[in-house]
Amino acid sequence: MKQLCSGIIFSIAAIGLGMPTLTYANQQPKPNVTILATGGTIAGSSKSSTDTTNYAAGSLSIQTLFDAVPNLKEVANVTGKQIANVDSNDITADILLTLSKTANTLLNGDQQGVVITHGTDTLEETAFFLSLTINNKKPVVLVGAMRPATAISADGPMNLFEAVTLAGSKHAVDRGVMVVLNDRIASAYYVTKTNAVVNDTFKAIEQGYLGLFVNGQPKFFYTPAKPIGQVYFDTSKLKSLPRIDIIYIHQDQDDVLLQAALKAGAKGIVIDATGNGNMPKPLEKVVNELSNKGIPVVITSRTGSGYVSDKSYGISSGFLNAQKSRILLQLAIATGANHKQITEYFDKQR
Ligand SMILES: NC(=O)C[C@H](N)C(=O)O
Repeated sequence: MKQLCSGIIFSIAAIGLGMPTLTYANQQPKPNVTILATGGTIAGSSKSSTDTTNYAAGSLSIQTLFDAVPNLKEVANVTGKQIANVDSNDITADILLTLSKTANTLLNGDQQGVVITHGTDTLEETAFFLSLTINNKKPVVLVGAMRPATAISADGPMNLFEAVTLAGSKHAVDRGVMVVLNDRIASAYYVTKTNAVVNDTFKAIEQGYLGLFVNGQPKFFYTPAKPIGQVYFDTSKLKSLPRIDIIYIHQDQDDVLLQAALKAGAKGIVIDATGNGNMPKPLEKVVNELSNKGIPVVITSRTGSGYVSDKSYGISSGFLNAQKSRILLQLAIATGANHKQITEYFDKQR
């Protein structure tokens, strides 16, 4: 279908998951950028323009996001694909695999960059997953918003404009998968959501930002540098990801939840431990028993930052938090790694 809208020509066609594709045709030589839309608050709407917590995430279409930012056509030839339209808490392994495969195909073709619109709650998990599964120097940029599109001073339109600009920028090449929110450019590998409500929520406390936006232009602080321990997994033949559960440690804890997770089919466990990877003594013993049976148990820190060093139990995660360790463990198991190889993947993070 072709139609005219605000002087821009676009077409709508069906794609993979039965969602629409939309293309803004443009006369001038501009970078080709595809936006893969998945929902989130950036596509959220509320009855009240001041309500920033009680709203429906993933309720506006990619078309509505485009219409809110007519300037997009000035910086790129933008194509949009609606991959999903959900709150990011409902992002599934299927959606992750679809995003990875679609982005790889687009970047191996004529697209200079890919933008993924996403809810912020689990954005870092998708961003980390893509940073482990896209082996291409072209930019991949994840973007979201903290205020729904219907709010006064919604942050989504500017965030989207900056994400598309970044994905089409030659300065963004070979910087890994990136996250853009609130004018800041962060590495997907390190960044995490640190605040439940404010706009300035994505931070990498130790590693810092890669750069920021000034007057719509990306300014980078560093020449491209690879994260330590960067590994790649080929998702092209993957159809599913194994169940991995995260267990949160507290005082006086036994192994009931851990055993329940295994009974439910978990192929590995992430233990979000205290301090730099500590837990009650009886649990240490259980972790060692599981390791002897070949079940990987990765130890992270519930403090939210810092480092988990070598322990006499489990596999230490180094700098990776629990949710990112879960993704790495899923990919390692899905691609057939044994206990020794899994340990090596995590050793590389340290
Ligand atoms: N700011 C947001 O996008 C939060 C929303 N619950 C989501 O992750 O989809």
